[in-house]
Amino acid sequence: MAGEVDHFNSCTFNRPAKANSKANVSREKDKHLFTNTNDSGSCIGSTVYCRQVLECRVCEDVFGLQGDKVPRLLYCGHTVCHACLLRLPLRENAVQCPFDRQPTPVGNSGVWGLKKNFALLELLERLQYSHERVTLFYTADLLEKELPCDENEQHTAVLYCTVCTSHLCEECSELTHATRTLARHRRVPLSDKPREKPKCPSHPSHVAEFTCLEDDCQTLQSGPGPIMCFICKDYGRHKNHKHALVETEAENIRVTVINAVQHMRKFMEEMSETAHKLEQVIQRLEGAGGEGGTADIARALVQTYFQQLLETLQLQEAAAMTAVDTYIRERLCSLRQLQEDLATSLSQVAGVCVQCEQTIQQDDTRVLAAAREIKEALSSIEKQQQQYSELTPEQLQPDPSIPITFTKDNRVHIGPKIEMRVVTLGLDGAGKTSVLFKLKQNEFMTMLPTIGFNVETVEYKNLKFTIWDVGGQHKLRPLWKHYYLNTQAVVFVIDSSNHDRLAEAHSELAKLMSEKELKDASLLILANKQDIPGCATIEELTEQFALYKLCCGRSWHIQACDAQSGTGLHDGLDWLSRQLVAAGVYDII
Ligand SMILES: Nc1nc2c(ncn2[C@@H]2O[C@H](COP(=O)(O)OP(=O)(O)OP(=O)(O)O)[C@@H](O)[C@H]2O)c(=O)[nH]1
Ligand SMILES: [Mg+2]
Repeated sequence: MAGEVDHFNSCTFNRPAKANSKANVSREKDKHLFTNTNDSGSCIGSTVYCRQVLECRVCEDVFGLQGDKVPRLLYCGHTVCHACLLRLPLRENAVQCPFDRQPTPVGNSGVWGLKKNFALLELLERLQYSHERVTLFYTADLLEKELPCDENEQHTAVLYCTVCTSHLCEECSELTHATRTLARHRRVPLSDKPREKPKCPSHPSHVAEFTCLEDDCQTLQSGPGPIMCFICKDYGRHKNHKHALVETEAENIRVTVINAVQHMRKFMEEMSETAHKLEQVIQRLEGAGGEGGTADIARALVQTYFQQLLETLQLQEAAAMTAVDTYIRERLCSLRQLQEDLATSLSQVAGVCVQCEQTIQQDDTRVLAAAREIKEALSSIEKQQQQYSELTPEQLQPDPSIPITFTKDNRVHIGPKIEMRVVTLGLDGAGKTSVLFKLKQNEFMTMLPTIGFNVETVEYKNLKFTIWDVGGQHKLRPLWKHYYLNTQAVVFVIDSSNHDRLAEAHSELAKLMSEKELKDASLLILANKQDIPGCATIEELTEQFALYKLCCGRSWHIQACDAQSGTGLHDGLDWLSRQLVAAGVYDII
């Protein structure tokens, strides 16, 4: 222990004094050689900075915790840095102390084998640790506000001396580093001040060089946390844990954060741009500077549309009312006529009855004389009876109800049967005529190709279809357009079994869809000949004909059918009737 005390006494402490006196001391000496006094506490407590350094007395360089400047102990008790020991000449396998020439034997490993001065190393570590705590305090403070110069509190620090670890203004920096040795000190702008290395929470005298990558240690909220020194890493609580260098890990996080910030900036720009656009759109919607916005335009459009709709509806209402009035007038007229006829007949028959009864009361001569007259009267009654028997059931038992149906185009239909004009089109041989005759007569016959057209009325439920069946041969197709006028529905027949001609059928249907006269007509596609094996299904036809696209905006339906058995044909007519009659107005019986 005596040796250690000697050793301490033999060492010099390079320690700047309090800030206010530091400049003076610096000016007096190149090196501040003090014995270790007990004023280090006051250095920490005040804003004055106190750096204590232990130096090798041979080279006057500060001892280091490792490497060339590590302090090594000689047998005589003196301490010399590793680098200086290497320069000492070896005599009989021993080095001589540069201070008292006492020999210290070295083994095969040379000066590397000499013991380090651990007491000195520990002291060095403690001093550094306490200094770093002060520096950290300043660093945190620095972020918040301007830092005063360590030499003169009235000045603002702008530089940092990496050797003295002091904060200085330009003026004090020059003054305190005026000598040749001090002038070599590296001074950097405060913003470039090196970052402090964190200390190990378990071994505060060691730098926490590593961080633990184990999940359990990473998420640890309390306790020492994931950072550690080499002791924790190799022997302590993080032994065998995955780890990384704190510096590298922190740099990675910095890069991630920088990227995130850049990303956020871009995101903010995008959001601001969108917000700006929103503002512009709002202005255009609401209108600005006396000009109406799109909202007003939309309102005006709605108003105009419904105005026109109302006018159209009024016209349609008037037309429907005229149709009803005409029907009622004609009905009343015919009922009254019938009423009159009946009254006339009734009075005639009554007159003849009276005449007959009177005649049979008279004597024989008068009866014989009236016979001819009576015969004529009876024959006229017979004629009237004949006419009466010819009256229809509706005339004999008239129904006061007026059956009204509204079509989807707001026309009124009065009477038990609704009429619909339909045209069937499609390629030659598709089965149009076969479909028509199956519907009309429930017969399937081998048909000749249609040259020109067939027209038939088909009654189904309360509907009366007038069906125009037009020849589908190529040369006849230009004539189709003559059948479009007033057509309420197009029935397009496809031979589903003839795959080779589906493309041709598609092309003809596409042409029909572009016809202006058919734009309001409903479209029923009959996928005919479904009885033939291998025929295309309605799903395949829907896809191949791209029907959703082709028939967009109109009422259309594809129905699988075969004219031979009639399957699917009535389903098609049901769909057609639903297209004609306004929903919910009249139930189809
Ligand atoms: N197996 C089968 N054959 C059918 C079917 N429908 C029609 N055919 C037959 O297909 C052929 C052509 O039928 P049509 O009714 O004349 O064809 P179309 O469309 O009127 O032909 P064009 O008058 O030339 O335009 C006839 O031999 C029919 O018997 C069906 O559903 N199944
Ligand atoms: Mg035909």
